[in-house]
Amino acid sequence: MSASGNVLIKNVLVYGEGEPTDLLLGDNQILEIGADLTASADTEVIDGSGQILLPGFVDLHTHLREPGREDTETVDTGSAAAALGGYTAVFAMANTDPVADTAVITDHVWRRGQDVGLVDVHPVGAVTVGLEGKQLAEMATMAAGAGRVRMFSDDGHCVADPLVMRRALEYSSSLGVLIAQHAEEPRLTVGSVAHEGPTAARLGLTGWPRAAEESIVARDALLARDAGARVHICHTSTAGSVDLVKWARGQGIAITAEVTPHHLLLDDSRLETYDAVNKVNPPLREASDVAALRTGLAEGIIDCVATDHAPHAEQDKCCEFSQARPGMLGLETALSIVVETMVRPGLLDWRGVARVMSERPAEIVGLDDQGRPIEVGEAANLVLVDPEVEWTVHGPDLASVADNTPYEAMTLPAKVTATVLRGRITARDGKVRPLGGER
Ligand SMILES: NC(=O)N[C@@H](CC(=O)O)C(=O)O
Ligand SMILES: [Zn+2]
Ligand SMILES: [Zn+2]
Repeated sequence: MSASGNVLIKNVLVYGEGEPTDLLLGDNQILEIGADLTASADTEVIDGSGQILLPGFVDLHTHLREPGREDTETVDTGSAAAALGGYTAVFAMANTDPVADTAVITDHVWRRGQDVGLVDVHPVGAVTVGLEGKQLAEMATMAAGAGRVRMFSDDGHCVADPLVMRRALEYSSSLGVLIAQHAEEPRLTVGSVAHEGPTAARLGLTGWPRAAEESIVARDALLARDAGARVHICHTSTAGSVDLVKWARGQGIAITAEVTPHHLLLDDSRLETYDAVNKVNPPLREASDVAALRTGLAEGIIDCVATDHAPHAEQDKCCEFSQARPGMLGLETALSIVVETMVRPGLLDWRGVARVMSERPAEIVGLDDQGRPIEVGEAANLVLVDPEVEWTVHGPDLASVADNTPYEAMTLPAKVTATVLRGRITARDGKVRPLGGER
């Protein structure tokens, strides 16, 4: 059989299952799936032998730093990192400068993403004006704008005042949008820089107790219950939070949760060197938390993986631990960390990777063309993965402006070899193809 299409992927294992097959992709859609498909002259052919095809990844938690800190990341460079990491949609957090608390900013971020054309950059709107936790932002105008904001978060800050959070949940539920909470009771983390436990005590670092996260997870579950609203927990980091999410779901509360790749791999033993590349919010916890997060993700208690990709300038990282900014890069390494922590130990198969990195996040925010089954007629948002290749991380080689990867010099499994957004190749063999031409 032959038909004209833009891209033909040959001999690929769809979801890593069954027999290798071919896929022909047209503008937007998957046109054909079957054996021995042939291409017309202008079709780009990708040899998918030994590779796995998954729906394009969706990141509910990215910091792109535009506007305001373009010295660390821009929509341009962050989109490149996303495409190279296998993402076809990312949600850019609102803690920019100025804060994304009006439609002027959220629409701008959306349009910038579309102009670059590497990944759909969905703006996250702030819950409160200036992320100050006092006055609700105009969520309705942001939701109605070109950026069609569907997720709101004060991430970087907790919506700590319970009355403000209650009103935000009520408002969000009437608008049909999602509130994502950075769960950190600020009164319990004054001056905190590291997980409260034996390591921080020995190193003389001020502790960030698990209860600061867990008390907000429990509180917000109850507030969501009473408001009849949905609530999403950002960067879940403790075993206790996993238990609380499980409990709340059992009560019929509409709560969802994400975990970051770094909380699936790293623990606070990394802090021994006082290298602030390991400083992140919430902090790296203990090995027992890491184990509980992995099990929680495998069992579906934690819905998805979100990167919390947080670029920072060298001067904000290469300084005294207590002074350094929290956060780490994550977009280009996420798949490899998920393979290392979940696939290799047998906790997830490739179907499971599709679920936690694409299908569930798309469902949580209600994207109807992402995280879809790989079938004829569906949007061609896809990622091709080589599961056998290993690669060594080197910060300056990553597409981000900033270099703050905690995985420097680590050799990791699996690599994205191609990413396809609506039938167009956005990344292939480590190079991106933005709309304005290759750079
Ligand atoms: N995760 C972090 O440590 N930092 C994030 C903010 C956040 O996600 O809370 C940042 O914006 O740098
Ligand atoms: Zn946060
Ligand atoms: Zn964040």
